[in-house]
Amino acid sequence: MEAQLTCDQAGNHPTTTIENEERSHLEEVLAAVRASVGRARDLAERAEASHREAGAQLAADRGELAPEEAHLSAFELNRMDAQAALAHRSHRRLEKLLASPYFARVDFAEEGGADSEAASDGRSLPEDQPQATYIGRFAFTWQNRALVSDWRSPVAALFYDFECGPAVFDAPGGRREGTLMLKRQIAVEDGRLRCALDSDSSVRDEVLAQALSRSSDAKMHDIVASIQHEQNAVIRDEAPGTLIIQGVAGSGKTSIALHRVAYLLYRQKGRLSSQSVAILSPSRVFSDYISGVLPELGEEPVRQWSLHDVASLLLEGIAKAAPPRSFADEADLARAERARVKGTEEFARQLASWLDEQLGEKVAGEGAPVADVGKAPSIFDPHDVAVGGDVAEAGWLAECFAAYAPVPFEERLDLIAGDALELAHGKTFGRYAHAMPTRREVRSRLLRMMRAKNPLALYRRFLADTGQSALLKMASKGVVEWEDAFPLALCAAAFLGSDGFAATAAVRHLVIDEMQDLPPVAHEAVGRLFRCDKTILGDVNQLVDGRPVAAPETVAAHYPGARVVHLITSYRSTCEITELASRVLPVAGLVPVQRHGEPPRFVRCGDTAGVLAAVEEAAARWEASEHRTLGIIAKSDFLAARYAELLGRGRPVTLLTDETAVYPGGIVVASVRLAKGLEFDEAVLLDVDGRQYASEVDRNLLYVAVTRAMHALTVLYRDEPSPFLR
Ligand SMILES: Nc1ncnc2c1ncn2[C@@H]1O[C@H](COP(=O)(O)OP(=O)(O)OP(=O)(O)O)[C@@H](O)[C@H]1O
Repeated sequence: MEAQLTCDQAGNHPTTTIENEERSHLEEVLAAVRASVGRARDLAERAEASHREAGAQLAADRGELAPEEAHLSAFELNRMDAQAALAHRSHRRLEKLLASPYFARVDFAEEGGADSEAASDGRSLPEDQPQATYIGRFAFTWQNRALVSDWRSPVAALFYDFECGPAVFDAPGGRREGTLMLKRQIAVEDGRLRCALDSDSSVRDEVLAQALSRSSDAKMHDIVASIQHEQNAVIRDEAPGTLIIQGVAGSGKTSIALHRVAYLLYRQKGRLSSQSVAILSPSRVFSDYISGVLPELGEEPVRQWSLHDVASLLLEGIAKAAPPRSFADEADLARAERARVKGTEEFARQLASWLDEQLGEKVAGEGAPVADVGKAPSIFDPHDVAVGGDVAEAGWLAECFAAYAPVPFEERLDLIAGDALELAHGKTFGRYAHAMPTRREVRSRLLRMMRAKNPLALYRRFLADTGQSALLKMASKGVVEWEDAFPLALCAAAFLGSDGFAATAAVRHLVIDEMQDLPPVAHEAVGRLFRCDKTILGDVNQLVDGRPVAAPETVAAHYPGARVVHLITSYRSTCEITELASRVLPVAGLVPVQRHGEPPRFVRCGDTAGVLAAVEEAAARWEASEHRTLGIIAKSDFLAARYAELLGRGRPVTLLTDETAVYPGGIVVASVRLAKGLEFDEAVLLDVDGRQYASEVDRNLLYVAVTRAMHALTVLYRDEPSPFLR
């Protein structure tokens, strides 16, 4: 969302001349955009009409066209459809430009004169004459003049990375060195200039403060006009591999990840497309909340998966995975203990190295097991097998099995089957050609020699080998418990290899939000099975599943070569709310953005009636304010549902559940788990007393809950506040 900068609020800057200059420039640009919008609308309408006509014609001709003609017509129809969609997209972009074509201007004088990208509007410039570039969400060119440059273009980096003075940027033709003569923040709203200010650090702080003081929405917005220097570095990091962003609550991780996707889509057009990017997000409601950012930035939405979706994709044809259960609601202690063990680093490491050992993979690290070449790993138990007129002997099969390490089992058995057939042909001089089994038949005989013939059996074997058989309980027939989903996927990979998963092969960039939600074994599976570049973000302190806090470097260990960046500035909440969050959980090095609001309210409620009355009071206050969202947060799903039912008798509220597909804004009731990642203008935290929030695990839950509030926070407790608040 555009920063709501107003000149009066931004101090005593001499704005009149600047504003006059910018107002007349804006008129010029808007006139060009208007003309362009008219053309784009005509084009879009014509493209759609042609598509409709062609579709009707094809339907009328159905049955009369030869198959190849029908095929060609369908192909042509698809092409026209794509063309119409493109025309509409370009029209929509231009409409957006009409409201706000740009948000900044930089004047750059290139050393030794400019034939620079900045001079791409076709005008020839005298030496050292600064070239003005206007920066907006999308580029706009009119009559061969670049009137607006995309915020992702190389020249736009000047705005995010430099103050007036010496500056450089990397243009396609090479590095451009020179002087940034002017840097200006420009706020245009509904096609009208609201403000134009030459940017210095106080103006930038003001732009940021105003962006942060806005009311929250049911959808996250872009932050292009106020991206901070350290955020820009992450967004524009194009190095391949895995980038891990550990950031304190409200440091803009999700925003940055989405802007990074938009940036990479722009920079790597031929390689990446919206279909080849996937985002792994913590819940459906969160997916909806963030769904507007990429379209705001002019990109198509990318696919969004939940962790359960990923598990289901990886286990297709192997098993089903039961849905995750909320830790705070788990009543079955034995199941909770099974989940705890499978959520440890130790378990993930054990399974990974056991599988590597079975595959004959060389395992890095001192003392790690290394397969003994020449000796069949224990998983394969060969015996002599007849192949045509020949016999493939057990010893030879064992040698082959070891020699093909670490090829995944299915491919390896197939290779051995091929070798056995070739050998048999050679030895019998083709005399048994008529009686030769097929390669597939030999392969299935070999499969019978495996001590584990499928991924589930392999997983069972691992558990038996490590004395943990009691950890596996099927949720129902063919359905594994949630915590077994990723261990099973890793076992499936031992059979299929990472290329054997169609779902992962189509992804060229994977974004994982809330990395701390993934148990180590899920990171291991994702790291091994998605061989693409990744952006992984989260906050190790925002744990909601009862696991102990782990350093981001521990997550990084599952992604060979991963780079880790730390973001320590917290943007979301007022200083007063951030101060309370720091009391609940002190985070070393955290820097709150200086924005003040009212101090959090603490209300002793006594009993449920008291809680309901206090919520009602907070809701009435919220209603009278300009704020748009109010989050009422309970510790568990169960409590959230119970309170939603009670509160819903008095006023409309929406309960967030795993099934909620649309984030509605207004008043929502949610568990901490489902509120994670979201933000509310105001939050009311329920039952923050010693009964609900007492353990170290609860401390993390409370930290997540407190940090959801942007402007105001009310903390309710029954008798005594939780020890973490004292
Ligand atoms: N540079 C910025 N300019 C304007 N707003 C910003 C900026 N950086 C972050 N914000 C705002 O701060 C809030 C928090 O951002 P975001 O949700 O991306 O943070 P996060 O680190 O993912 O949070 P959490 O981990 O607590 O869920 C959002 O309202 C976002 O728009």
